Amino acid sequence: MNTGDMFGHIGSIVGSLMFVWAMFKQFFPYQLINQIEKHSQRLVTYMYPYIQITFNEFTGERLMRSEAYSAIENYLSSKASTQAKRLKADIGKNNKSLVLSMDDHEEVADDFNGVKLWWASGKHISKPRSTISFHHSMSDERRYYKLTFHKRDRDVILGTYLNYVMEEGKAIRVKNRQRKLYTNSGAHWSHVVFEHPATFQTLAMDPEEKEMIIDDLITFSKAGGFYSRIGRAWKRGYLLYGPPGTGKSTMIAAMANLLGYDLYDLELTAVKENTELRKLLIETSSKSIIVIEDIDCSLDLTGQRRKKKEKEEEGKEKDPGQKQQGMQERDVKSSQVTLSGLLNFIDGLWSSCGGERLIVFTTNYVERLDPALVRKGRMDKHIELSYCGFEAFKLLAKNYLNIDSHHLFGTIHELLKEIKITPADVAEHLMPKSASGDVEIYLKSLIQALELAKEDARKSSAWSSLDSK
Ligand SMILES: Nc1ncnc2c1ncn2[C@@H]1O[C@H](COP(=O)(O)OP(=O)(O)OP(=O)(O)O)[C@@H](O)[C@H]1O
Ligand SMILES: [Mg+2]
Repeated sequence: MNTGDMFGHIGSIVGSLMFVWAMFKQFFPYQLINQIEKHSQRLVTYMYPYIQITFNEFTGERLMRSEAYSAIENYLSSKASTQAKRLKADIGKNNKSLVLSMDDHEEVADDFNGVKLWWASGKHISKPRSTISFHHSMSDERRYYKLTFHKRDRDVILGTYLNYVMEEGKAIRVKNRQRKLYTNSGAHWSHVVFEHPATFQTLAMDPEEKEMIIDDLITFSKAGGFYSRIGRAWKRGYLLYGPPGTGKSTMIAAMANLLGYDLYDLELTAVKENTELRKLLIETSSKSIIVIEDIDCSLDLTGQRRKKKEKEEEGKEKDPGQKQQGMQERDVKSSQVTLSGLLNFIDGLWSSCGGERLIVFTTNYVERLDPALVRKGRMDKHIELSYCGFEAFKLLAKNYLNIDSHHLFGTIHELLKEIKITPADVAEHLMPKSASGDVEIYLKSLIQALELAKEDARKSSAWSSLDSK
């Protein structure tokens, strides 16, 4: 038997003894248990070459569930499901899958770069502090995980292993958690469960650019160490611009799904002043995307919010976009958020609390934005979402009709070179309209729409050349 095995056996025997003790101790008075545990602990420490670390479920006055405990619970869930004999099962926070964890007084072994160690779960039952209610006395159980390893491995365990467990555990929690979509009314966030199905796989755009964006996002999400080393807040700004219906909002949902982040949809026009904006920001959590849609409509881009009167006097010069006009009228009534307030929000002192946050602006009119707002360092990446090209069409056809090719694809390819149509419009034509829908009917309806648009374009250019004569 090698030394590792021998230590392993000692560990298992001690683990089993601890288990038996844990089973029996509930039959003894708790004062006696405390005395026995105190003395046996001294004896074990003297004879036993192992180190033990206990991670309690609650820290402080039982107010806070320990983050370390939850991370370990997540980390151990996969090991527990293969090793432990008694498991606890619960519905995960995403409400979809079962999450397994080891039951009380179970033990699982782990191996880290050849170092063997053991995790045991247990609970202390202390005398109820109050006899007011049955419920209260039930809640006086204190669960913990105990990690046991040989003292020669102390450096590895304390130096690397525990960090690794924390990171892995947190990553599993992010993957399993139920994500939220927050919206603000005034200075308060309220949320619903975020369940948008969009993914980058279903987003129709240039494949190379898509890959670049995915890479950028994943690199960002893993770059916490880098950002702290170079002394920058762990945040990144994206500006998504392009005509309506080209997939800006869809891309934001896909980003949240890719990274497992929460979404904060910030309605800037509902925020009265800069202090409210700061308050909202402080309340956002890390691993989140803060979104301001139609940023050009939310803020006066000269940097000074125009007073209602001035605007009325400015007169009759109407904005081309209805969205723009409606929003401006609304925001002038209620909001005094300034451009500098927003800039502060993005990269001022406040934006460094929390970390790991993306800030995304969308606009239909990129040229209207103040350069200060979108300069690199604030909006690090500018992404144009544009009209539907042939590659994007092929992806939509695959998603909506489940086809990779068709004899009508050639005609569509040619038409898409000349006609600007948004992915949203293409998608509308490909949407199934009956259970037995024929693919050809949908493609023909798209071709018809494209030809109509071509005809319109031809007529209007003929008119404009007549006008100029
Ligand atoms: N690139 C795309 N890939 C897949 N579907 C798309 C794409 N663009 C648009 N769509 C479809 O069209 C609908 C509208 O798209 P979306 O809301 O993302 O557009 P938008 O660019 O945010 O428009 P707006 O500027 O008006 O906010 C979506 O529900 C989606 O199904
Ligand atoms: Mg949108």
